[in-house]
Amino acid sequence: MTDDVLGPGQVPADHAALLGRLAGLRLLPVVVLEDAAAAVPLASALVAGGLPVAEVTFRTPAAADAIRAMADSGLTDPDGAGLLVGAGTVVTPGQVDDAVAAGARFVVSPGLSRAVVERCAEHGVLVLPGTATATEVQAALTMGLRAVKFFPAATSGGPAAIRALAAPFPQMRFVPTGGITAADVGEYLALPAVLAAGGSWMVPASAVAAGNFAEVERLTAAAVAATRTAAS
Ligand SMILES: O=C(O)C(=O)C[C@H](O)[C@H](O)COP(=O)(O)O
Repeated sequence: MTDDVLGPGQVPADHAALLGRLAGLRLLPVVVLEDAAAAVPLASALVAGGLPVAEVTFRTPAAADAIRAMADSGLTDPDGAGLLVGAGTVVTPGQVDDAVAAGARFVVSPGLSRAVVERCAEHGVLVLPGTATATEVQAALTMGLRAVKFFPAATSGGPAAIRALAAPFPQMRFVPTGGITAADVGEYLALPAVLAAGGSWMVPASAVAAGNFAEVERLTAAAVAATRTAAS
């Protein structure tokens, strides 16, 4: 008998490849869409700004349709790799089913739920559950996970908390999200334990509601530029 959902440290090869792609992108834009009609124009702006990836949150009823539209959009990065579309704010196994059926390649949760992690394992889809404490990171490790979201990052101690958690859990990689800005994302990305940083600052609700995708593209390009500055 084991508690592990995936087997101890068994990260499937396609998950490792996906995590590698996220690590290369460095940023995970968190998207809230009220209307699935905005999905493709928004994704096009992200791609044009240099981020061919989106986490579409199940905070709105439009989420599954928006994921489907993005997954079927044919959008690619400059190397021809398809837009990487995932689902966020997934809190129930039923939402995992809906997200996967719509074409989500990864699932993000605000917290750590065994039921959600198990359903993701059944579908073979990568899951990044939210953790903010040593107990939660340890539980995620026990479930066989090697990457988690760190949420809400800013109010849970920021980069210093991740540095402290990474010491006893060197196998774990973190995707901090929640309260991160263009001004401080570099501090997170400088940590070896940080795979990528998530956030919504490059997709402000006001710009999306106004259909101002040029603004999304501008903010996305600025966010990508900030990661390059952080790396140099
Ligand atoms: O856990 C989920 O699935 C969420 O939807 C939480 C979001 O990732 C954050 O709320 C984004 O944080 P901000 O960048 O501060 O807007």
